[in-house]
Amino acid sequence: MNADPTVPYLLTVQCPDGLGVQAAVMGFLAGHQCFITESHSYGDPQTGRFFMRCVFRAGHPNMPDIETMRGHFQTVATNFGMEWALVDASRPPRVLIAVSRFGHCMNDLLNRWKSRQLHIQIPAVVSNHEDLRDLAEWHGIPFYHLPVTKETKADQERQILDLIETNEIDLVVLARYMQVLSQDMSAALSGRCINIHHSFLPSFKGARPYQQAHEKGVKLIGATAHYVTENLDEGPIIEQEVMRVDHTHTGEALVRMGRDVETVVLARAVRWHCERRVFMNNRKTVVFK
Ligand SMILES: Nc1nc2c(c(=O)[nH]1)N[C@@H](CN(C=O)c1ccc(C(=O)N[C@@H](CCC(=O)O)C(=O)O)cc1)CN2
Repeated sequence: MNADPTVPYLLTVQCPDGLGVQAAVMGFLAGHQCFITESHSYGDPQTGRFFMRCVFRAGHPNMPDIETMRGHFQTVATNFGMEWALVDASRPPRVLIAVSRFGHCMNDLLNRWKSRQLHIQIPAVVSNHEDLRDLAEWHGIPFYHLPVTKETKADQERQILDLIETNEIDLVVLARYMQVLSQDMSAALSGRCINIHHSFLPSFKGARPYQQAHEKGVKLIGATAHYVTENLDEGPIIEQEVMRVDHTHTGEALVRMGRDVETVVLARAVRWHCERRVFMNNRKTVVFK
């Protein structure tokens, strides 16, 4: 065998916490000639769940290929009731971006992808408006205009799901996509759909958080990236950031200032998800930064 030592692999595990889990994983990797370059683990005393992420490469030319490793690890996984994944980390995850009229978050993701700051592929952009076609096509990304009304929502969501399947999408990013996904759509995308909400959740849910914030007279505004669930703005939070504001700032100023926070928060959440650093832990997340 001639394993390539430059290829990074990722093993992620979650399971009921208990004695010997970490040793079993580390023992497996050592026993298969894996050279660990990064490792994080956490046991949540509240949920009783254990989470682990290991980055490794071939520590010897005889390290088995990934399919063989997966076959062998299944035994360990079964013993501990693990949910797990063992992947070639050099393969860029395939991301579909959904957007409505505001392009700042999409523009930032496209720029980071184009300048190789984000190790992803973007096979498609979908939108319920035409406004951002030029921006997507300027980056060479296919743009799908899928308008939607209450009456056509089921058909439109079917079209989006067909695009996800056809393009073998790993992650859907709602980059200011201003339509509430149905229960069925949210369920179909569970754990693989990230939304950027333009407030510091749980404050100011809904479509107009900046107006709510201005009316309240807050001194901090923020943004929240979270996994999408059927319950609007309630999904497990991945990342948040805040910015100081004061009485001199108009509602329009909050919208303008908030854009910078939204772009940074969403980019971090997409990077961490695509690097398999984020684990769902009931209604919360564990993030190994
Ligand atoms: N199932 C979910 N779908 C979506 C979520 C979510 O958390 N769960 N987040 C939204 C994004 N969002 C806030 O971050 C948001 C978007 C839209 C609305 C809303 O009330 N939309 C109106 C239509 C508004 C319009 O056409 O401009 C509606 O859908 O009736 C609230 C919050 C994305 N989807």
